[in-house]
Amino acid sequence: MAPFVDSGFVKKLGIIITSPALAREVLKDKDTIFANRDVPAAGREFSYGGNNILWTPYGPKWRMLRKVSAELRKPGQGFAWGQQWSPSAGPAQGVGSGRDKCIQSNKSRNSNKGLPPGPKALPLIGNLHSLDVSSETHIYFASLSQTYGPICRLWLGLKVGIIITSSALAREVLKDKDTIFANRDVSAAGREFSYGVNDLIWSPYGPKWRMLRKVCVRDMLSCSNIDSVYALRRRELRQSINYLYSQKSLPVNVGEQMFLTVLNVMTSMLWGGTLKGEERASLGAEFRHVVTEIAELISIPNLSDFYPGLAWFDFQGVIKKMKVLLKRFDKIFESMIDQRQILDRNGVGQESKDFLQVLLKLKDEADAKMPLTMTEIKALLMDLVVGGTDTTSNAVEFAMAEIMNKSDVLRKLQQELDTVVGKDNIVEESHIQQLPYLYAVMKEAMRIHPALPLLAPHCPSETITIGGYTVPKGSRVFVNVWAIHRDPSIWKNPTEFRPERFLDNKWNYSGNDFNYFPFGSGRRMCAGIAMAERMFMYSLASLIHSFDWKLPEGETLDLKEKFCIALKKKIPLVAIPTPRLSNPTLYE
Ligand code: HEM
Repeated sequence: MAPFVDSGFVKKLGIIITSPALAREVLKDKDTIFANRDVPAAGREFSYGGNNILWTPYGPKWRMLRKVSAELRKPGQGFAWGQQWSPSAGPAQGVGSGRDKCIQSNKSRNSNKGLPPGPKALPLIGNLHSLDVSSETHIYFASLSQTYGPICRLWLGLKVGIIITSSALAREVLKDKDTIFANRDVSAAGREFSYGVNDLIWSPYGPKWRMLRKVCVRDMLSCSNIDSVYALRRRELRQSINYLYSQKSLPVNVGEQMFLTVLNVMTSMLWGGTLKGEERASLGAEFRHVVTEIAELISIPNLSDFYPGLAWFDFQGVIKKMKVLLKRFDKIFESMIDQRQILDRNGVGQESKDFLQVLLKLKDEADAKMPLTMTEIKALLMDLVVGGTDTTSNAVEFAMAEIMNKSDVLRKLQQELDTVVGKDNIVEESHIQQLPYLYAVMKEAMRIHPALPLLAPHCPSETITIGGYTVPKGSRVFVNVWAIHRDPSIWKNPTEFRPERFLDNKWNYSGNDFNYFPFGSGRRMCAGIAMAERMFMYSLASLIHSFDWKLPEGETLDLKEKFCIALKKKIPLVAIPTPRLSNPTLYE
């Protein structure tokens, strides 16, 4: 047979190679030219439109997919094809040459042995395809637990994801085996956010985390420190009430206003800075936008996290976008630190300490074994400004929406406030202790809409058994507190907003009760609880006491949630405030 045959198709030229010399020319010498596929219609269909390795044209996407496959073949990666996919369904071993050499699979390595049950995993991507960004992850995870039980697994590319959805197993993870699970699975976005894992939220459990936690909880956010800056909270909240009064009878974005208030409180506590007037509206809105984008980048499934060998490529551009956003904050932090250092050098502002001053002092005094560095100070500022604002303001927005949806709850709250505070007075933080119904409303709002529905991702430092199943070292553990808070075996009418269920003080969020733990539990529990509850109660009390609230004409209330690391309202709450106090001076 002639080595080179033109098969003479009418529309497409077919070339058949039948000699070792020409095979070498095609597959080696001119490999880059011949590394494309002629994709048949069936192949296009088979490959979800040319999206698998076999049919993707030679180029960046193919290179990415190829790298993914190479990762899968690394010893110890243990990707579970599971029962759903047998190695024999893939290309035959050892066949082929050049760039499209066959991918080997190893049955013994690729097994689900001992892992919790979970849905079908596809080759290469595992279950990543099911994390559809259009569905809400916490709700999807809850539906998985109904099929597979209180502990189930997902394959996130090469990473095992473990979902915990019962209070008994949450206790096992967050209490009984807390030291093992007190680590974080640090995402690429989290690494960027935390100045290279130099903050509190993302630091692994160990001496540095302990030092940062102490600085945060004891030196900055202790009850006495927070009480000592009440005047700042009051000033900012009164400014917000005054602004809402100026908008009376006009629709206002409640979440945005709460965000501005919490941001101002936080920044004035941190470095005395506060936004005013036009700057308050424009810069505040921009800040909210930046914080929201950062939270979204941390929340989206990122290929770099699930195929570590690919992290460098940053295919989704998460790190690139994150860098741009973080630069904005970094500039502010640097400028605040510079200004504070100049003031300190000149001996100005010694009498009223802000938290930045506390941090800089700690840095100067820190013991040599575990010094507090400037990078760690900036990373802590990032935790507080970004982590503390969105969570608190979203929580208040949800509470407002639920209250507006239940006129009897609004009425009872206003009655309580009118009795304790009076209509000729303004709410002070000291009133909060005497408002049990308000306290119940806050708890119920955080039950139905916990700010971090899956907590922050935990990660075991060693392979361990939970609920009779293997949880491998390094897996990403999601504790679905949202689903536990709606478990009908624990809560009567779980989807109903009914603050009365909290009136007998049966439930608290100290982290000891695994039926109700909106702030988490154990070592990695929220570091800002004291601050969060004061801000939440004080803001909500002031909003409800100062105004009646109604929706703009023709609008209906929507309580749907949008998944993000901090849960938010899918549709922002826009409502009209009508002043209800006796005297306009009470709004100054
Ligand atoms: C309604 C408001 C808030 C809620 C519901 C909330 C809830 C949580 C939750 C569930 C966690 C993760 C626990 C875990 O992974 O097991 C967390 C962590 C954290 N929170 Fe909050 N939080 C709120 C407000 C705040 C505020 C105002 C601050 C600071 C001023 C703050 C600072 C932190 C920090 C630093 C961590 C990380 C702690 C660590 O990893 O050691 N939070 N929070």
